[in-house]
Amino acid sequence: MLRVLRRLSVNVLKASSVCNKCICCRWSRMIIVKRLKSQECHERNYSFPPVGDVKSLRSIITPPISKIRNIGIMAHIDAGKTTTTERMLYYSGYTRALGDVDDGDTVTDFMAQERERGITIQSAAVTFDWKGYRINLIDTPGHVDFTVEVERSLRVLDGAVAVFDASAGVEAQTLTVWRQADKHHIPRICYLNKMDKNGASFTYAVDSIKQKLKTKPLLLQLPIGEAKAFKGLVDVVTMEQIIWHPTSNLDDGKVFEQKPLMETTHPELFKEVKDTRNALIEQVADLDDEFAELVLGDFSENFDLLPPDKLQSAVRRVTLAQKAVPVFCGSALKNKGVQPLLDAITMYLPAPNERSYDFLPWYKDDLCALAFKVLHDKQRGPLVFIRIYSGTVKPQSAVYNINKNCTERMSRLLLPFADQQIEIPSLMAGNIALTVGLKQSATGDTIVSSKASAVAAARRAGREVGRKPDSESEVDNLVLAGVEIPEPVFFCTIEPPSMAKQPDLNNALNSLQREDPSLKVKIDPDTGQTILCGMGELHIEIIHDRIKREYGIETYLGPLQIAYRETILNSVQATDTLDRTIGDKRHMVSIQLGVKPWVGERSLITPLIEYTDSFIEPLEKDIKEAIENGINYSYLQGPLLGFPVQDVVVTLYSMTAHSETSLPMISACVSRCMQKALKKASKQLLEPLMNLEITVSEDHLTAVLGDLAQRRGSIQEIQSRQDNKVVVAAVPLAEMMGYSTVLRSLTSGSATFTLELASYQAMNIQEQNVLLQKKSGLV
Ligand SMILES: Nc1nc2c(ncn2[C@@H]2O[C@H](COP(=O)(O)OP(=O)(O)OP(=O)(O)O)[C@@H](O)[C@H]2O)c(=O)[nH]1
Repeated sequence: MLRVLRRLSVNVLKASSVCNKCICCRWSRMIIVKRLKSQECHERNYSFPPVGDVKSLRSIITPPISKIRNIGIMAHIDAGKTTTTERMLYYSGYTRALGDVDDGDTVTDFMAQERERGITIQSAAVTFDWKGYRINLIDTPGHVDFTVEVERSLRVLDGAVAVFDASAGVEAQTLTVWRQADKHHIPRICYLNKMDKNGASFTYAVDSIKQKLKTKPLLLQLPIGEAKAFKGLVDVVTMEQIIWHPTSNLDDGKVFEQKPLMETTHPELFKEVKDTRNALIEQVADLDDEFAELVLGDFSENFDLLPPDKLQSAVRRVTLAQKAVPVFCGSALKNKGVQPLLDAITMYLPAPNERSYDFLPWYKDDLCALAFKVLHDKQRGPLVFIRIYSGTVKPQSAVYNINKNCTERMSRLLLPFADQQIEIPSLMAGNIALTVGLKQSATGDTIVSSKASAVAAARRAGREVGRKPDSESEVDNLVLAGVEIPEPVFFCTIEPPSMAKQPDLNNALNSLQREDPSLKVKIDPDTGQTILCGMGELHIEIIHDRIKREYGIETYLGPLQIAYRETILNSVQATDTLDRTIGDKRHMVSIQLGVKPWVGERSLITPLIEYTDSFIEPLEKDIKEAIENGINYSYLQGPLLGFPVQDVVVTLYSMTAHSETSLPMISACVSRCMQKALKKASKQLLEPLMNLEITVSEDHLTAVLGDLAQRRGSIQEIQSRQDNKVVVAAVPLAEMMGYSTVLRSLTSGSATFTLELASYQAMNIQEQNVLLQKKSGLV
């Protein structure tokens, strides 16, 4: 019973975050407390130090670069990423027992909140070996509030396994992570998990991959049975069947039977596999000329004679070229299909040296690495994860951070195994490492061996594009593309229990912000209160919880509020003059500028700044910077409610300044003039519009649709997914506060939903007025 309740509480929490007040959520919390107690006895089971027949982390092999795989596991929430990772560690010999998400004892979900809630919150890196290959794997979260974790992992990975719930196919967040992988040009393979689940359908899942992800699935396996009847799979390339027989009480899936599929014993399955193989060969031949030539030349009469390794090599080429994605299946929970998936990772996903990076030749064999994640360790200070692209990293060495323009000392070098690490003497290109001692480096920073090596690389880069080999300023061009951080949509005030605790809270928030770039902290200029800005209700709740557990500070959160934006609807001009004498210096500056709405497809988060022809002489760099700082500063706080401004073009008509005027005075005058112009214009509030996807049974559909209509929701599509309906809608975020509770009561807890920012849309005038009055305390 407790197990059922536990699972229920996990599902409730996974659907979205939980409000502070309602009874249902308090009920969930009570269950969690029980659950925590029951977990106190749980031991970590990752092998450190070695126990019995379990491999030691120190025995990790160091193969040549061609046998390294840096991969990520990505999917919609709950598809089974952590369970699959857990099985991989077990089968590769690094854990003694199979961890279970529902029991809160998996290796990669090691944070207390992850274990309690049964969800992944932060990406975790583990390294293990499989048949002579070293696999550096990152398990990423599926919840949309932690999407930046996926983004920064994908930035440094060479390949990815997309995991699907075979009964649900492509779900909302799968689309998001798929697009992220597209952006980073990551070759991937698909794993249809949960083949044992009621409603699991291989054909349905493959169709949804084809239709929703607009990609070409290559069927390299077929399941033997589905749902309760699922017992194994057939390798379409080799025509072998792989069956997991329940062998002992353990039934851990380590032992399986692999033998050729015989037409005599399985005539129907044999025919289906043969047809699938023939279709696969044709499909791959269409995508790969070398393979087409081979097939047409030697095997056109009989595809059966085509050697499996030739087909595998061709599949590998089309996967690396991202022309198609191989599809595999299994059930991680029921211990079926994970070993063939590991084989597929080594066989079809690229080695680091098979990815092309245009910056690599600039460094020759010098160090070039990207910092992609920071963890704060109370004893050791910041731990910085780096991906090494070229050269070798050694502890006790100085490195140069190009973004921060500083040299830092790396005291120790570690290999990450979820929350454990082992010290290593060096690590070469193509790997992922954890460093101790880098105090300035943050997510997205480029790390090289020295300033001199950065200058040398800049010269090589300059020569390549025909620029004159130049000075150190060229070094800026070497900064690797960082990690895109989405803008937060929620915010709330946070207060310490007493003023004396404010410095501790500030320190905690500084450390948390270094770890999590999607968390923004600012000070309200009017009230002086600290404001937390996050990606969603769950994100803010987790941060609140971490401050308490990890830093021992009990804080109070104000009500959650929506992060609106502001824009203007017409063009206006403004002038301003600042004339001040400070000491014996006269600071005098006059500005004339105009603002107008931006009309373009993509939103302008930063202002587009234009200079008219009156600026005949190019402005000095520092004066230009001072002007732009002033404009950017006023862009942060709009004239209506102080929310950031977007979609505005700024035109500078003139600027005159006394020779003694300081740069901050120029910025201050520009900023004041901008504020005047924005105030003068007709103003518009923009609100976050969310993509909402609800999976609900037919019985509860009407109730859910009726409720959505009252939330200003517009239904875009109602799809059928096995026995359920999937409602796709767009709804203003303001209408979605506490939605998990409402949906739970409408559907007796049977529906789930995901919410993701779509865009900012203009509020209609009545709603804008109501909001303005509410904020000014008039209603
Ligand atoms: N029936 C079935 N359930 C599975 C399977 N794999 C995982 N599950 C269950 O699905 C739930 C989610 O599993 P996780 O491994 O946490 O999924 P996840 O994708 O890592 O979840 P997030 O990281 O929180 O997005 C758990 O209850 C698992 O026990 C499977 O193969 N079959």
